[in-house]
Amino acid sequence: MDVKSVGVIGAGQMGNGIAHVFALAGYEVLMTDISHDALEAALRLIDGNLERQVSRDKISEEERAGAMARIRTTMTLADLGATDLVIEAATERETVKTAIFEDLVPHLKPETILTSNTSSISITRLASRTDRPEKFMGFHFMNPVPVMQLVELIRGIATDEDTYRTCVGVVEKLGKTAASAEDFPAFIVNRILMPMINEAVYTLYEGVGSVQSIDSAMKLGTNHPMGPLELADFIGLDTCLAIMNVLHDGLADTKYRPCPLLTKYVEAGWLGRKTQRGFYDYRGETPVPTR
Ligand SMILES: CC(=O)CC(=O)SCCNC(=O)CCNC(=O)[C@H](O)C(C)(C)COP(=O)(O)OP(=O)(O)OC[C@H]1O[C@@H](n2cnc3c(N)ncnc32)[C@H](O)[C@@H]1OP(=O)(O)O
Ligand SMILES: NC(=O)C1=CN([C@@H]2O[C@H](COP(=O)(O)OP(=O)(O)OC[C@H]3O[C@@H](n4cnc5c(N)ncnc54)[C@H](OP(=O)(O)O)[C@@H]3O)[C@@H](O)[C@H]2O)C=CC1
Repeated sequence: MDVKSVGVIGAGQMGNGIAHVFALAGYEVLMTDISHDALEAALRLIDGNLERQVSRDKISEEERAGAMARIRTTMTLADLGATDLVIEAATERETVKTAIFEDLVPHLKPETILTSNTSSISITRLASRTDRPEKFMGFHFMNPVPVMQLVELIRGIATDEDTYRTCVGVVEKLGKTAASAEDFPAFIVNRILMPMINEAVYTLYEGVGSVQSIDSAMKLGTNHPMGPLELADFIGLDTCLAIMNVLHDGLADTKYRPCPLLTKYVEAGWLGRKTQRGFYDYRGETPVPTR
């Protein structure tokens, strides 16, 4: 199938990055969210990020303007029915995602490929709630989307070869690299990354180190670009907790139990950068550790 237009559901940090890279690669993009403010904020962010790419000579001014002109927004989910490929990037909660698919499916063209950017949830189970499990895939971008090279592609039990091949072609057109993962909880990247982040929170919880010492140790000691707590704030602590719960429930192994301190931060609404407070407080000039 020749994909020309893309629907993006959810205009949060992933949705805006996904719209950005598709528009830059020449696709027509239609983005939706339940919040009008989120859509407006996403357009402003995309514009700013494209501007930054222009200022660093990564793209030309014409490419920036062309990409912005290819992004449209709508508050009506059904409008995405006419697109060739849909990427769902709403909140990491299965009930949210299945409700979206149930509302969207009656409006889709029969040939439309339906995908989810989920970080952890079973693709097979999500697909089974749609009318097209054979045309359903996991299309998992990394954050920040315009910068990170990888897209993890996950086939559900019923995904057909055509759908997979089409998605591989789309990833290539985006200038990114695909890695295929089998459909097991949290796939490859988060199966490995999230237990490390969770362990960093346990290290903090048990008083082995402070926020600063844990992050410095991992940045300077293992050359990670961000410390694990800084990265958790960057991803979103709600998303990190949701992924740990999927690993814990799906693999039924206590080694995946989420740290109670992670749960406490999420219960406080301290979700990281997106709420301006997590393991660091971002409300001032420079981030200040909260522990
Ligand atoms: C949870 C999941 O399901 C899966 C995941 O996503 S897991 C998370 C995966 N992501 C990571 O691990 C990110 C780890 N962090 C990093 O790699 C780096 O800290 C970072 C790339 C985010 C920032 O790097 P940095 O050197 O500190 O910052 P900075 O110099 O501002 O940015 C580096 C480059 O990225 C660009 N950039 C950063 N954010 C950008 C954005 N949102 N849009 C466009 N460009 C951006 C900058 O313009 C800069 O470009 P140049 O190299 O051309 O100058
Ligand atoms: N953060 C990360 O590093 C990564 C996240 N992901 C995955 O991407 C997805 C999105 O994550 P992320 O962007 O970080 O989350 P955010 O919280 O930043 O954004 C989610 C967006 O979805 C919106 N939303 C919620 N319900 C609906 C709905 N029914 N219809 C349309 N939009 C809705 C939210 O609106 P509101 O705020 O009003 O609720 C919000 O704007 C998740 O599945 C996550 O696991 C994948 C890779 C990396």
